[in-house]
Amino acid sequence: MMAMALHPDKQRAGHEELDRVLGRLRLPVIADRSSLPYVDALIKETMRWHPALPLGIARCTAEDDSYNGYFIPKGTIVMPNVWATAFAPNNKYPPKDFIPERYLDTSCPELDPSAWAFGFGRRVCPGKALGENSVFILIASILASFDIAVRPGEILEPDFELNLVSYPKPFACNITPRSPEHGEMVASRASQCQS
Ligand code: HEM
Repeated sequence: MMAMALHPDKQRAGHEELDRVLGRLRLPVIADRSSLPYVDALIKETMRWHPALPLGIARCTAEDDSYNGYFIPKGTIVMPNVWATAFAPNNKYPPKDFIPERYLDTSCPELDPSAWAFGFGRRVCPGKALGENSVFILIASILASFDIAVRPGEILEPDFELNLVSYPKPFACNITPRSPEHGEMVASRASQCQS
């Protein structure tokens, strides 16, 4: 929501792709994901631009180990620096900027956040597939149905909680159906969920 309010041009590109692929009045399903490369890039960029778990989950080595020439004794607390991975220097696309196009540019390959946003090794998130599909359906459905905008006359400054899990502090924005028909589509889907 925050990224879309701050970047109306990226939101517009997402709207255009959704309208072209789905038609103007259909909500997306999981199977649409491979036909929506720009929306997919938007989701990846959202995960990269502000990682939800910037220092992953701390783990402790069960045995002595070594990595890249470093000795790591048994009992060492290891914290994956996900933030540093997300903000790795990039000559073409500044890491701090919200630029979904970085994931569509084959001349400058960017690591897919699904390689690092869900943890690592044997304790990698077991809900990864469910999480990715849920995030896709949520973001694509909201984007297909609504315009998200900074309130007129206001300035939206991104501000995040910085705990184990990092997420935006409460902020105001306008969320309006893209047309009366889009509003009816959402209301109709909501009534199906209640029955
Ligand atoms: C976008 C959504 C999600 C993200 C970004 C995410 C991220 C993570 C991360 C970073 C870890 C730590 C892995 C490690 O220590 O290396 C983790 C662990 C875990 N996640 Fe998720 N997760 C998501 C969704 C889910 C869902 C939907 C479920 C369950 C249905 C789930 C269940 C778990 C469990 C049980 C663990 C602990 C695994 C263990 O310690 O062995 N997660 N997740």
